[in-house]
Amino acid sequence: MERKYVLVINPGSTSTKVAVYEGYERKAQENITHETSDLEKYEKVTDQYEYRKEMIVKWLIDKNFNPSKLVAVVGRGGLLRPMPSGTYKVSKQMIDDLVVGIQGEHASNLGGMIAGAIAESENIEAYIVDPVAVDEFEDVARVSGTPQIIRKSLVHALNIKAIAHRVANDKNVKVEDLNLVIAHLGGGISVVPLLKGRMIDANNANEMGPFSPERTGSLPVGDVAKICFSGDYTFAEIKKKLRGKGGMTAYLGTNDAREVLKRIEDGDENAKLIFEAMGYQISKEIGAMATVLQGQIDAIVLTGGVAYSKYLTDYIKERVAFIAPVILKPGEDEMEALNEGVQRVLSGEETAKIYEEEVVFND
Ligand SMILES: Nc1ncnc2c1ncn2[C@@H]1O[C@H](COP(=O)(O)OP(=O)(O)O)[C@@H](O)[C@H]1O
Ligand SMILES: CCCC(=O)OP(=O)(O)O
Repeated sequence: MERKYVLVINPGSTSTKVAVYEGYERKAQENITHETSDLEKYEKVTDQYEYRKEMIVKWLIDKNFNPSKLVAVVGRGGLLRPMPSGTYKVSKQMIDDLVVGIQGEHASNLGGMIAGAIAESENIEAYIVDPVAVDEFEDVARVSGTPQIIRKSLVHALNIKAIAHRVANDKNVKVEDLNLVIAHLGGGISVVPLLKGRMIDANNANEMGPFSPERTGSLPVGDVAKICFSGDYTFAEIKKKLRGKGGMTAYLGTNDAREVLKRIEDGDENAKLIFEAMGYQISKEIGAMATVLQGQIDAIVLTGGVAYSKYLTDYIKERVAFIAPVILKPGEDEMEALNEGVQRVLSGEETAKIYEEEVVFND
């Protein structure tokens, strides 16, 4: 039987996106949503491994894709050790690091784990592409302000790199010919200066930068310390306040920007204030990242689900258009980007990287 399909797996905090590609053509895609009550049963994100894997295999069979026709499986890679960009073979060491969450817990850690398991049962290769842990920081960006804390490159690398390539293609140049500031505006927000294609800084969507639909971003540190020591919250509760229940969700009770836009249309002044405050903070972060590129910027690019909102993109444009032209690339191209990374390897255009050869082990 001819092996021709690539299975693409992208686990998010509330859903798992799956797709099957034949070459560059998408044959099927689904966003399998998970009930909060189902996910809450698991203490750690990686404990959801069997549950999500079974749903993916069932989806594949329901869609009449025989797993024996798969040529490769690719998953969104997670918080691995700091690593160069590229397509990587899933390896034992990589899986060990994903299971322990070497740089933290995140749904994308499940991507490599599940891809590895499905590929192993079919005796084919599994890959990850441009994981969250891609690190192209310049050293100056790592300094936080206290020696105990190092600023980390944890970023929406997959979509940001893919969007940079799309912008370069549109302009008929290579990414290496461009300096861009790209803002990924999703459930979490990454604002990234790309110097000739390299992501030399980033806010870390889980901990710093603008608040987002469900995360607080940067907060006044003194007040955070007081809340932490108030005795009112456990560590787990504080983490939830910062990520998941923070940002727009904390103020308005929803992480759905469309719902907030509807409320604004209906005259809700508080919804307007909070949504505009998010735009205000995004604009400020873009301004900060513009200084990283010393003002030499070909374009500012707004991408991610919230970039569908003209209300928000107009608000941001008014504040940052003096820096460089603003390009809109709403939505995200992660499934496409994962498949493209694997196709480049399958066609021999690129060689898959080996995790153990690219990362530093100091433990
Ligand atoms: N057409 C739209 N207009 C405004 N906001 C949108 C639109 N479509 C999606 N969104 C918002 O985008 C956010 C999710 O972005 P997305 O990039 O899909 O998220 P994630 O980073 O979690 O994958 C949600 O707040 C959602 O309400
Ligand atoms: C830290 C960047 C990666 C990230 O936050 O991804 P999601 O928004 O998909 O959770």
